[in-house]
Amino acid sequence: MPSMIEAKNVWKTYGDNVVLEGLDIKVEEGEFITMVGTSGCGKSTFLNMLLGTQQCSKGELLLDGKPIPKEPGPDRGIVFQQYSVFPHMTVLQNVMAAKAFAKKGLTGYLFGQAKRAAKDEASDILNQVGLSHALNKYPHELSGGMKQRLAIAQALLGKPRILLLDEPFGALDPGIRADMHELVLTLWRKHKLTVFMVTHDLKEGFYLGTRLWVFDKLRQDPQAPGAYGASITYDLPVGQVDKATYEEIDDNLRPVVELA
Ligand SMILES: Nc1ncnc2c1ncn2[C@@H]1O[C@H](COP(=O)(O)OP(=O)(O)OP(=O)(O)O)[C@@H](O)[C@H]1O
Repeated sequence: MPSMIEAKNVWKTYGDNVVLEGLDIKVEEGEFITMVGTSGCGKSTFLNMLLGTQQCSKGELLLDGKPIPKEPGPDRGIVFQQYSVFPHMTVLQNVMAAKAFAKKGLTGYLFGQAKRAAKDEASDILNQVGLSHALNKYPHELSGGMKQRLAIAQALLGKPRILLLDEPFGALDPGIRADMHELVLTLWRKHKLTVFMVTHDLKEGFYLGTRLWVFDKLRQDPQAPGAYGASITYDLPVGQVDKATYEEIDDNLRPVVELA
């Protein structure tokens, strides 16, 4: 049986800018991959390739042994750091609208039984993310953590097998982040998701993931910063990492100014 996700010598370039080079990886269903790396090294680009909004420039990115579809689908949900919702709609209406769009396209409306089913489904998902008390609130009435809970609810609507998280908790306070960590771990287990999560926080990466990837450039040309791309320089099963390796990764992630 093919791996759920397989990258075979994947490259991504934008014009002369080589962003990713030679990615070769296999990911099995149910893994929780956390991804760290310096700013601009292509982590979001890789997530977008999994989502289907970006394509490889060279190589193959496979889902169940077939090329990933060239557009987002219900099997892949995504949560970004900043999320946009309809400001004039309540929490419940926003989730129902996402359902209607997924079903009927941008002009879609749901009526009768379909509308009632969408409402039940939206309420259930909002309950799972801990927003059952906020169904009738408007986005401007939500805290940062509540907004991200809403974003997660939207991402889960299509019953995805794969959840893509692009620094979803980067803007949240530490206490709220801890609550969100527990939520994500609960949803990952409950829905048997395969998760790919970008984070700037190495500790978060080690806490949440079953496997941690470090994106970095193996070669650099100071005269031509875009000449070489990043690859996955560490692929670590979480829980089996010694202190020295952790500190080495941590040092590499910190900007040069901070180390000076
Ligand atoms: N649509 C695009 N067109 C051209 N260049 C792009 C595009 N998207 C990303 N890039 C470039 O690709 C490189 C990688 O960007 P990407 O956002 O994937 O990095 P990142 O590792 O996620 O960074 P950060 O941690 O800061 O979010 C950057 O040099 C960026 O300018």
